[in-house]
Amino acid sequence: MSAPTVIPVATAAPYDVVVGHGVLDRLPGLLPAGVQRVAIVCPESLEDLLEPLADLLDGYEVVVLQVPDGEESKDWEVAAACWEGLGEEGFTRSDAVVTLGGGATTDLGGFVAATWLRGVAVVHVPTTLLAMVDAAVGGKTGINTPAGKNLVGSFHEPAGVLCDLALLATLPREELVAGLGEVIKCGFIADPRILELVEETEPADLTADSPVLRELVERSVAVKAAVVAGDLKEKGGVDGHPGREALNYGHTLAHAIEKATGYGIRHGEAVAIGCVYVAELAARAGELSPELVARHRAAFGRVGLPTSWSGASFDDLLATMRVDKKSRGNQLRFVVLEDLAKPVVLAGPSEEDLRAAYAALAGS
Ligand SMILES: NC(=O)c1ccc[n+]([C@@H]2O[C@H](COP(=O)([O-])OP(=O)(O)OC[C@H]3O[C@@H](n4cnc5c(N)ncnc54)[C@H](O)[C@@H]3O)[C@@H](O)[C@H]2O)c1
Ligand SMILES: O=C(O)C(=O)C[C@@H](O)[C@H](O)[C@H](O)COP(=O)(O)O
Ligand SMILES: [Zn+2]
Repeated sequence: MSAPTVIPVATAAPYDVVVGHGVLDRLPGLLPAGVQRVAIVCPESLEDLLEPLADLLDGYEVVVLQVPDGEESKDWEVAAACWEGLGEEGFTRSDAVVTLGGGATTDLGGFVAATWLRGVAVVHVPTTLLAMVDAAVGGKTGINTPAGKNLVGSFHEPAGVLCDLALLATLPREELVAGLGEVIKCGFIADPRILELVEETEPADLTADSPVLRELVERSVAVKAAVVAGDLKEKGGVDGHPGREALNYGHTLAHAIEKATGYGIRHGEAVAIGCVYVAELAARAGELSPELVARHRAAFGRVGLPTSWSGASFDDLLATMRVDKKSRGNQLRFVVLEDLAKPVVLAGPSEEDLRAAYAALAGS
């Protein structure tokens, strides 16, 4: 296997994202100097991955904080149970959290690390494609509330991220496909080569050991690293670029769909639907060409992601979208494309355009 790729994230507190096969033994090297105790946040369902990881932490006192699987873990009561566990172990500021799991686990574990003692170090070991290319990188952490997705959280950057592609060997196909939703999103907002790779490759060939999958991971992480290095806290970009909000492409509707379904849809699937929706919106409220709208449907559809949806009333979805973090007062704001890899913010689109785009989404 080839050597690991190291992608630096050049924020004020820089760190590395290490991508490769069989790279788990790099974990101790990513922990800050002086750490004595490590709390591994991990769902019970990934127990088989836990033992080999804990074995690598010889010389540290290791505590395991077991959490529920998936979205169920992004809950304040689960965070409170983790705080309780850290308290019982007397965790100090020289100790660290390691997350082992998908994006739900890195979001929750990152939030626990961000809030315990107002912030202790965290290293993410993502085990899904989605978490490798997106959730583990960039420092957004959070939990859900009854009002919606990720409404409580903070920016807390990791000390390092370890993407061992070998871990994807056990990932169910639907989960890998869901991760491709965020990969393809990166293609549309910033790196069209990603789209070409997806369009050129037989989807079934995108497996854990595929060199193309590795290139897709590296390119997506590079997109995210560049965006967050320029605008970590989503204050806005320069020259009309939305800054970090660009990474939220497709997410305004996606999060509303997730809430409407009681999180019965995978995040990456909802993102695919949300991206088709904003493409339809940009075709009406902006100038996105019909060809680019069609390319959205083709790219997401090619890998098996949904490109149409009509599972809730638009009024319900609209109410949820109003509390999206990009909203300002009563004004909804969406990230749309004015062209390939040219994201812009569309502020206050008309309700007529919003509804027409939803009708187009249902009809496709
Ligand atoms: N913070 C961010 O910037 C950011 C970015 C994107 C997504 N997210 C969040 O990430 C979450 C989605 O992450 P996800 O798609 O990884 O879902 P997930 O964490 O729910 O994991 C999906 C499923 O895969 C299983 N799984 C994980 N790794 C496995 C492995 N190696 N083998 C077998 N099964 C495995 C899990 O147990 C789970 O059942 C959402 O909550 C989303 O909001 C956050
Ligand atoms: O990192 C970001 O910024 C993103 O928007 C990446 C998204 O893929 C991710 O789902 C994120 O959690 C959404 O953030 P939110 O601020 O809308 O909760
Ligand atoms: Zn996302």
